[in-house]
Amino acid sequence: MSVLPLDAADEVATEPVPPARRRGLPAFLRRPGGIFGATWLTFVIVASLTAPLWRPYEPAEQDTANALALPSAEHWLGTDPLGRDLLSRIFTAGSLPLLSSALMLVVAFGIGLPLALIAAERGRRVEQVISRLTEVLIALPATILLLAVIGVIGNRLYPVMAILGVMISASVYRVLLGVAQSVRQRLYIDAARVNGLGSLRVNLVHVLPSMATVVAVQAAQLFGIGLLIVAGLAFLGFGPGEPEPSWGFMIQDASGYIYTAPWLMVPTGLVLALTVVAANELADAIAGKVAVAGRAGRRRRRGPLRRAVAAAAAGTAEAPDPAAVLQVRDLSVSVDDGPDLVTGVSFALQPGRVLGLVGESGCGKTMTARSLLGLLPDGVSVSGGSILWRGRELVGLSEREMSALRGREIAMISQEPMVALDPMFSISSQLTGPIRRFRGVGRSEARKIAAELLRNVGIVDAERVLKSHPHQLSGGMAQRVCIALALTGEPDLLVADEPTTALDVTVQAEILSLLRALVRDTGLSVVVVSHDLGVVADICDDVAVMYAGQVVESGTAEAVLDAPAHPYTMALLGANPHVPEGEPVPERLASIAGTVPPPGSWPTGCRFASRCRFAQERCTVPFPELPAHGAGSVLCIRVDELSRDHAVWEPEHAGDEIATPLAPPAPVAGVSR
Ligand SMILES: Nc1ncnc2c1ncn2[C@@H]1O[C@H](COP(=O)(O)OP(=O)(O)OP(=O)(O)O)[C@@H](O)[C@H]1O
Repeated sequence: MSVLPLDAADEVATEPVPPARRRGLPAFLRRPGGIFGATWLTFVIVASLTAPLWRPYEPAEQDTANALALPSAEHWLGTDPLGRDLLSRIFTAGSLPLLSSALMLVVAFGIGLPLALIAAERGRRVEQVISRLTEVLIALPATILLLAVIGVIGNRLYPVMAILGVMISASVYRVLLGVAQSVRQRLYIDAARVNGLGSLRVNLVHVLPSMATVVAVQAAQLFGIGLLIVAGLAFLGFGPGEPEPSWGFMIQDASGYIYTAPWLMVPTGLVLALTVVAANELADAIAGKVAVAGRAGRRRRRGPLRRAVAAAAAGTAEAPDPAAVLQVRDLSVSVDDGPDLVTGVSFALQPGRVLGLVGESGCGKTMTARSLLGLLPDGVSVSGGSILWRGRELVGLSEREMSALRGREIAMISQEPMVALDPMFSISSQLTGPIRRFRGVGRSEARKIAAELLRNVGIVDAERVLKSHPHQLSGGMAQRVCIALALTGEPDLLVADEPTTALDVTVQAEILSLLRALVRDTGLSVVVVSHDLGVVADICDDVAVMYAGQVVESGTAEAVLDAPAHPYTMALLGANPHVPEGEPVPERLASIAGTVPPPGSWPTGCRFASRCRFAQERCTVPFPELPAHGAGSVLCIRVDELSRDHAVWEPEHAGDEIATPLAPPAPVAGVSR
């Protein structure tokens, strides 16, 4: 396998390590609110739980001669109407609200978090059932229910707070469901599934850590609310009975002396207020950390840069072939209970060849590619047709059977390498995990293989990269790591979804050469999704051009790009701003008026007719299956005429309607868009 040198643009990024990754204190503990929140909460928790060990007086010990005293050396925070020491009573009372609020959190997250993970993973139907159940909980009047529970079980705050936890779990579920769903859409979750991780481990290793911050923010806020509820209940008389101290009762007691001994309200009120504020400050500091990390992430992302080379390479026929390693026949992908996203897609891939799926955005390339891996989004599924992988039908396989294939036989690289790698883990751990799983080797052997794989994808300082985290890599380097990751299971088919779109132009060329070298040296077969004809011309042997969920033209890259037969392919090539080296630069580029019709509003007949300069009335009615055109297939009823007349999709001229070698097209009637 060849080793490609690194370009300067592809070095390990030298940008400063984001605060979240610096060694030492977590980022939220470097914010004033975070420092205050964490310090006060730690103090009040430790002081309350250890109060029996250090309190100067017993909480019930009375000194009536010293009632309602102000702070003094004897009683640091003063005394209550019975001369009891406020300091001892406040911190003795602290353990009940703190522990019962903690219990409420454990119950709320113990129920809400697993439910959110299950709903996010299992798809729409399960999610709808769970969501409806939680809506019932949310609809219950919590205060009335709590008072009813107290009426039944008495002033037992721990069970009462546990029941409150059950009710709050519904709100916890709703917040965490959104987070879990968005985390599950990240590419590194797909990558983990492709790398053979089971559902539990995907959740534990990748989804949960990514939700940790939101969980922490929510927990800190709910903790403050829990404290207020416990204090409120005690204020109303639903707390521990006298002489046991409680914050709520002490505040209620103090309110009777607000004019005669106002100080009595201050210590308890202040401790309660500071504890609630501290919990909220801590939540804000953690949330602030998330916002900063999000902004940093957006800054690091690179905008898509286009590059085009020109046509063409040698190739073979695309038509279904028993020798094909992958045969897709009449594939349809649909939204469950909704429109088709892809219909009647057929193509074949020979071993050791590269097939490009090309077309404008929204044509169904990604849905087609993802169906090869069984990685369609929730609510979208294969609704018809066949995907034969080495003679084995993939359509209809269970998730378990597909996950046994993913990574080992079919792997994937995606367009956003930075998003495809889990930011929480080093490159070493992201590579050695799948290597150990796929190849059954030990830790040190896996590390050697990981370094070897990195070298194979052109990374010369493999040891340094292994120790890095994703944010320390440049885009090109991250994409090389993703390719190495895809190779951990020694797959035979690589599905590459826009592998160079997020990279800058020099790095795009390097990644394309790397893919070409891998195909040449390993015999890997590749399906590349791209809207960039340059990429397709650069590395593909075969091409399938997609429009509005269909393959409109397929064949060898040479045939399709050099002599396009479908008007849409002609238009794509005419609109391509790049010309092959040595060829004249056109004065004007062609354009394609309008946009791709969305799924659900595809016209009858030819789906491209409403945008096609060559469309006629007969293009807008359903037409029979078309015979093969040359070595490939072309979904155009006029293909023979256009080919005979050497039709070209030419640039418009100012003032002209449309310049074509054919007569102006007949009006396209009845085409709904
Ligand atoms: N989860 C989804 N639910 C419903 N429709 C979807 C979903 N994902 C994609 N689609 C729709 O399916 C169609 C095909 O999408 P797809 O992503 O395959 O297009 P594409 O050709 O790969 O475009 P792009 O290059 O922008 O990714 C689009 O109209 C898109 O809006």
